[in-house]
Amino acid sequence: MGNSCSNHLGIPPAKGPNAVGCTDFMMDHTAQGSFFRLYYPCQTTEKAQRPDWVPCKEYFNGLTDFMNINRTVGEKIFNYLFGSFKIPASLDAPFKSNVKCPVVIFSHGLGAFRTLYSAICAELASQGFIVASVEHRDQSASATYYFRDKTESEKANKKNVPKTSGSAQEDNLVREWMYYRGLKHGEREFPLRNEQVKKRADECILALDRLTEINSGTPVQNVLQTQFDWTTLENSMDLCRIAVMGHSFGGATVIEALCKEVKFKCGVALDAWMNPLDDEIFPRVKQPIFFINSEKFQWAGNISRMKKLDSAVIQRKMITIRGTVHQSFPDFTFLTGNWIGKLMKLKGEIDPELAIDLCNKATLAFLQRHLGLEKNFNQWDPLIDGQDDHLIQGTNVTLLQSAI
Ligand SMILES: CCN(CC)CCN(C[C@]12C[C@](c3ccc(C(F)(F)F)cc3)(C1)C2)C(=O)Cn1c(SCc2ccc(F)cc2)nc(=O)c2c1C=CC2
Repeated sequence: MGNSCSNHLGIPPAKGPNAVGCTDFMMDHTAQGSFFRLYYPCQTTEKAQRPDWVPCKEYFNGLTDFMNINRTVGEKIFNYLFGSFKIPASLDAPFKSNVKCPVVIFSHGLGAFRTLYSAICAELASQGFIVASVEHRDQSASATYYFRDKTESEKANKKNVPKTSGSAQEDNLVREWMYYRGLKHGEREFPLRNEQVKKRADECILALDRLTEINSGTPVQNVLQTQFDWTTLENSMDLCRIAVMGHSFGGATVIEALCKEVKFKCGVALDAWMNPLDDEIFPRVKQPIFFINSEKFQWAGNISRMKKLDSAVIQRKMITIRGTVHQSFPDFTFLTGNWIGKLMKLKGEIDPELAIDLCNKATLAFLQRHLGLEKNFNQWDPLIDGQDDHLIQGTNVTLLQSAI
């Protein structure tokens, strides 16, 4: 590698044997429907475009709201810093796998949205997984959109405009944006976050239901105008091998989703934020869980909640990646120079690509063990027990006696 300034900024390409395709899906068109970005093994095609990392400027608007910075200033900074990044995947490329693929449903963090974890999702797809990164409509995303039916007057005054290339459905539909909802002044956090984590789990389950329909060959109406042929996914998924994964608020969503849906055979929680969860669900979670934590984000109260899930009979594992911060998991960690990244807490001390590589390999080993995959991911089993110079088994956080 050259010196740091010659390092090309960008989301690192996936390392697995498969080329990665990426497309978007929404069904139905309402805020109660399922909306996710799909990453999957694809045919290698030269001509394929790379999908935009941030698909619309409204997402930057939402990010400025989330970060409490002025919209006009913030949108320009984000566009300048991040506006041109592409995802290391081929947009709408034809699906290709000669074996049924295990499935992962991914849940984003507070203030994030479906596209921000592509280094993790694309890596899993390159290793043979079909990954649906859901976009939550619980108002925890910086921004998200859905559609509503056009009113008669809207249809009327649209009549004299030549038909756009859009799909029939989208022409009678108007796009609506839903932005991040912060806590109101004096509002207690738990009731809101607990309601949101339940909706998030339901949206992960709905995404799984949509994938199940697609896998069975049921014709699905994707509201979005994409060039992807969903019939190619018929019989592509191994629906006995399904996991749920998520970052921070998405980590809490993993626990809630495991409790609600036994089709999720195991869960991987990245730097989980346990506050939204009601402890009474913990005894009801029966599946293996892998907690992969950053060194800087965790605190005694949060870790002690995770430890309440410890079990003598169900495998519950925890590792901490040395030198990582909370933002070491989303893609932002790859997209700025070192000093801006450290200043904005987007990077820790560890090289971001090494951190995500350790996270991905430990995840793959855990998924092989608990989904019963016949791959070679067991080569990374030692990482599950923190056996690496850059890993800590369990946590670096000193637990107060009272908190245990
Ligand atoms: C002041 C705002 N205040 C809101 C409650 C706290 C904001 N905050 C710390 C931040 C996110 C930060 C961030 C992002 C992105 C840039 C950018 F410049 F790169 F865009 C910079 C700086 C600002 C680091 C967090 O919320 C941390 N966090 C997150 S961050 C998930 C995320 C969000 C947006 C992204 F673009 C990427 C990733 N997900 C969670 O589920 C939870 C927490 C905390 C508890 C539960």
